[in-house]
Amino acid sequence: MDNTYTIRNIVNEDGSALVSDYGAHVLSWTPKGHEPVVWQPKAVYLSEGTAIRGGVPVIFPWFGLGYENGEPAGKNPRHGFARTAFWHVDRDTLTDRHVLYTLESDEIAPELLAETPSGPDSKFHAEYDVAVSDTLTMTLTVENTGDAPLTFEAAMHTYLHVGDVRCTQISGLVDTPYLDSADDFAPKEQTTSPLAFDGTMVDRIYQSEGTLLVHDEALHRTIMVEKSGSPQTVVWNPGEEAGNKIGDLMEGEWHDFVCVEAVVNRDSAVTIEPGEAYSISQTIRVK
Ligand SMILES: O=P(O)(O)OC[C@H]1O[C@@H](O)[C@H](O)[C@@H](O)[C@@H]1O
Repeated sequence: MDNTYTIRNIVNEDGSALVSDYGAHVLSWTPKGHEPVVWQPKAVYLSEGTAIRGGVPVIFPWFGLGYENGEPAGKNPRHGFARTAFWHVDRDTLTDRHVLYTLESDEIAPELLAETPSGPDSKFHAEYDVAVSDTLTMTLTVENTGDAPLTFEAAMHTYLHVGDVRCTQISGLVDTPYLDSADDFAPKEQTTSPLAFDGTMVDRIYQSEGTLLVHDEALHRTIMVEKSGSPQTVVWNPGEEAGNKIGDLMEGEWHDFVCVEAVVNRDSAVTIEPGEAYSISQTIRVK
């Protein structure tokens, strides 16, 4: 394992991004002529074994604490090992618009690999493709390189920059069922109103494959979030009380972002047969 922290600066006439090889983590993305859209905190801490805050953490092969027998499984590290792994860059793909990362199961410590939902013999080849222009497209593809079925959860845990989350609304979720992670995963349904934020925690797993619009009154813009291969969308903002306790955020930074995450988790975890591959993709743009 290479423990050098390389940050790649991808810049072209349509936009720019910073991407970290540690975690294959998009740290920020700014389409030309706009404020940053993928949010970066005031301080970014790089430390082996610790997930980077902000940007787009890659969640794989389990989400949160994992999920087994109908309940959270207490796995560690939270959100899987991909975001604390050193990914490899395919140098042939590295341009001013694009980078492709790879990660193999045989690079993962056995005790971590053993926590994969399909168990210690899980084998995979993962690719993470990041395309930067006036849109940002991120695609995670996982291939089963073993000889037994591979089961995993995954997400692109995208932190979107907003002027103030309390003046932000998300549309595209009307009548959508969700699990309220902030209320012991109670099943609920979105009303006819757009989702709004009042400074208390919002942490929901929506059963939603659709395109969402994030209306940001403070920055006078709308961010469109499209995706494929993901039957669920997590929306998360920690709110004031929990947000101000997050050690790698400054006081008040909780209201500068909202996470809109393309997810496969819990009962929608993916199972692929030997030789098969599965892709999840998310595209972001300013409308
Ligand atoms: O602090 P972490 O591990 O990056 O997780 C942040 C949040 O990530 C979200 O995806 C989860 O739904 C939340 O429950 C969690 O708090």
